[in-house]
Amino acid sequence: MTAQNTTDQKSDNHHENDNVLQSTQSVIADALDKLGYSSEVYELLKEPIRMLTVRIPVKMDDGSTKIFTGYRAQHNDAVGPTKGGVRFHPNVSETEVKALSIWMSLKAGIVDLPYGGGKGGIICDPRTMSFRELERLSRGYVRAISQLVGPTKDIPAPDVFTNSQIMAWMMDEYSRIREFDSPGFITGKPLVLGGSHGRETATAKGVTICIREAAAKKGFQLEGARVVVQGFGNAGSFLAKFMHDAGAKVIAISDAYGGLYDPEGLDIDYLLERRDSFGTVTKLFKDTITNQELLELDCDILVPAAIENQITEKNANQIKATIVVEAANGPTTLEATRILSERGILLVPDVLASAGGVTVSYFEWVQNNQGYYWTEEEVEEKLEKVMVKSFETVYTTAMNRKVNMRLAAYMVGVRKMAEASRFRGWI
Ligand SMILES: NC(=O)C1=CN([C@@H]2O[C@H](COP(=O)(O)OP(=O)(O)OC[C@H]3O[C@@H](n4cnc5c(N)ncnc54)[C@H](O)[C@@H]3O)[C@@H](O)[C@H]2O)C=CC1
Ligand SMILES: O=C(O)CCC(=O)C(=O)O
Repeated sequence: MTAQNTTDQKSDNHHENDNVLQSTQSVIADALDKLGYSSEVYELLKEPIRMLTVRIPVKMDDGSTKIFTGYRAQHNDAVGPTKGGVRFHPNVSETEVKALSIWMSLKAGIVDLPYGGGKGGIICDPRTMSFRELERLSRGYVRAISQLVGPTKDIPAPDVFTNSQIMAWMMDEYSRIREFDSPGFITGKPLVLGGSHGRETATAKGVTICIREAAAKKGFQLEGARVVVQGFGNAGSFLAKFMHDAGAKVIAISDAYGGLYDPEGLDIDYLLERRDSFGTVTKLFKDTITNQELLELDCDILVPAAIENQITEKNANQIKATIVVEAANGPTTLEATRILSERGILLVPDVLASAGGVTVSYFEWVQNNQGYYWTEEEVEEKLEKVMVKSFETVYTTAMNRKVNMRLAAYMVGVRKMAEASRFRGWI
């Protein structure tokens, strides 16, 4: 890639990331306004209260040293410690991490967890790094942020291109620094290190429950419904599997390299078996479609489960789904949200639909703190209750206040941190 191309791509990414932060801020302003809060509350909540940028030197396998840039944002800790994943991706930026931390606060408010929102990220492409380089990067990140995080301060978790192995290295590094075993420092760990049953599939389970509830509101069954899923990683691949198991027909899936489409339904079990740890599977096939073509396919349920800014004003009029359920964070721009709403498409927003992950992360942290572990059935039963109740609260708010589901979810999500900040005397 030429220097000019790199610069163009970076400025495009920055532009889009600026958009996600500004859009989030504008919906927060609307939500606070609808709830009757003053502009001081908006001033407090529009940005994270803490933002750390770190430079992480990593010895590469060829003997060279590479310096990576990482971030950790803590949005608001009035309710409790901050919580949220860590993303390893070439497009990570400060503004993206800020927006992601705000979304985590909203999720915690919607599913009523005793947390505020946090988020982290490192600018890197783990798909091009070796196992040991990734270990050194993960440990270096924890050393760099260790003063700011901890089981009662800020609890990381997995996100795009991070997984339970990376959580295990991070937990081990933190435990070494503190000189005692600290499983409650991070969630999404392997089961043998204090991970929770059901965390790996939690995000997809939560999305599945939202799809089921949204389909019921729209008056159709999952059985036989045509589903399109963008992204085949942790969120997208398990979601495809759960949809398939519920009798729906998953007609298309995709990853960063393209999509697979079969109007008769894809063999999801086969694709799950063949995907790699970064959610890549389409490279094994010749006959692929683009991600843009995939989003515009004729279907009943569309689930963006990859990255931000996928449904925009450019393609929102071409979306054919009856319901769009956001497993990814920030896949739909504000303008596209407005277009989909006007077209009568029911959009279940990210801060509600993808909150199953942080819910089971909370269960994991509770189990770590009490040293007593639950069965998979117990976790699933608790998650089901939380997601059904949260969906109903947001849906009812949307109906009663005559607003779309995104604004309704922000109204539900922002209230707890605004109230906690007020009781603490911050505003
Ligand atoms: N893992 C979790 O527990 C949670 C994840 N999320 C969100 O879900 C989304 C996916 O996360 P995970 O499944 O965990 O990540 P992952 O790393 O397991 O999978 C990411 C998937 O997205 C694809 N992808 C990456 N860049 C793409 C692009 N430019 N176009 C199309 N596809 C692309 C990858 O190929 C892969 O299939 C993210 O927005 C994440 O923030 C939300 C809540 C919880
Ligand atoms: O499991 C967690 O704590 C956070 C998950 C996350 O990063 C997200 O919901 O975007």
